[in-house]
Amino acid sequence: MKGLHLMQLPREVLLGEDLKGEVVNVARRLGLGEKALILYGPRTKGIAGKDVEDSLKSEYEVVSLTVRKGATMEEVERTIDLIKDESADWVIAVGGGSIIDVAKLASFKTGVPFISFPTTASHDGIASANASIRDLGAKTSVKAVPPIAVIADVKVIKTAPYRYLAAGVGDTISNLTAVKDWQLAHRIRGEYYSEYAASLSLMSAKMVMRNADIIRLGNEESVRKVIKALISTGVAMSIAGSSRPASGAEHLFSHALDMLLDKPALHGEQTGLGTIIMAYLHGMKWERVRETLKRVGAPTTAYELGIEPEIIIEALTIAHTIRPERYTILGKDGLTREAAEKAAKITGVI
Ligand SMILES: NC(=O)C1=CN([C@@H]2O[C@H](COP(=O)(O)OP(=O)(O)OC[C@H]3O[C@@H](n4cnc5c(N)ncnc54)[C@H](OP(=O)(O)O)[C@@H]3O)[C@@H](O)[C@H]2O)C=CC1
Ligand SMILES: O=C(CO)COP(=O)(O)O
Ligand SMILES: [Zn+2]
Repeated sequence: MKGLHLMQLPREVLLGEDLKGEVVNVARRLGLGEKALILYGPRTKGIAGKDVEDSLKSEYEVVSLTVRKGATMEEVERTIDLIKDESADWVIAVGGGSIIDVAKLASFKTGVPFISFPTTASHDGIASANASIRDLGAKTSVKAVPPIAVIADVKVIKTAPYRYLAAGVGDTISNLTAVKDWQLAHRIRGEYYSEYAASLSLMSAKMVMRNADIIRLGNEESVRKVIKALISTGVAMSIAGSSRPASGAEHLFSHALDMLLDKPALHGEQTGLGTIIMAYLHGMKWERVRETLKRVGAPTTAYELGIEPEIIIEALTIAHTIRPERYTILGKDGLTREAAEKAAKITGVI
């Protein structure tokens, strides 16, 4: 239909403590069918997955799948096969961003609803409608569906090492440069721009900046602050119909690192550091970005990220080749080696 803009959003978002047993009630309220497929990872099984599974078994038939290979098409296909073979009515993902994305894409491809039960506050895919799956080449997100419900158990999320929470700040602060890139693409390329989605995304970034001193404490209030920002960023992406409000050149840089390295750092750590450099390129107040990341203990240098300076430079020079249709401050030609080195040195990254 001409002019139609479809925004799909979760129907329930629960944020609180001791919510592992609450899944049953959510499923009942939403009228979900009697057979559930639960996805978890080798670690998140013990962190919350098994408890959620046991609790579900009181009312539902439950099949489980341990995702071992992260956000890959192989795992998505394994999940799809199981949904079909077992005639599962719905899916629940208990884990980090990778497991949530596997469930999200499999759910989209099979048309069964899924519930997002995050165990980390390190990425804004918790409530979003797009899934980042490592397939051939770069791992950029594709359209999928949002979770029918998000159940964020603060106590579970707090079990994750503090580093994950700081990464959540990095993924949120990247909204600042992502929106700048979006505005640039709107002006230069006439790309669709949603002021509403952009404002929501910027608000989330500003909230974490304002609350950096609370977040650094790593307590339950800190988790709540970051989770709210991540969920509203996910909603901003759903409103926009793409990851535009939360993914610009700083994400291209992170995707480039993922391509270059077997063991990259956390997604949010990489995007946070990328934001410092892209903010510098945009002529924004990049020092404020660095200051916030420092304050919450997120990496702001190649050394802290555990990545060789040479790889940082290389990632900066190839970032524009990833998803070339997404116009950013890197332009069509990207950064020269000299420009990349200069930007990384001036911002203190290398
Ligand atoms: N779709 C979207 O809109 C977005 C998607 N993303 C994607 O999300 C992913 C990043 O997610 P992230 O959560 O940072 O990383 P991962 O999902 O890759 O998880 C990393 C590791 O953390 C472990 N883990 C999870 N929870 C805990 C916990 N509570 N305590 C200890 N360890 C834990 C996992 O265990 P286990 O081995 O059990 O799985 C896994 O080994 C990337 O793939 C990124 O592309 C990021 C932003 C937006
Ligand atoms: O990580 C994301 C937003 O934070 C998703 O971005 P991509 O679309 O670049 O994968
Ligand atoms: Zn991200």
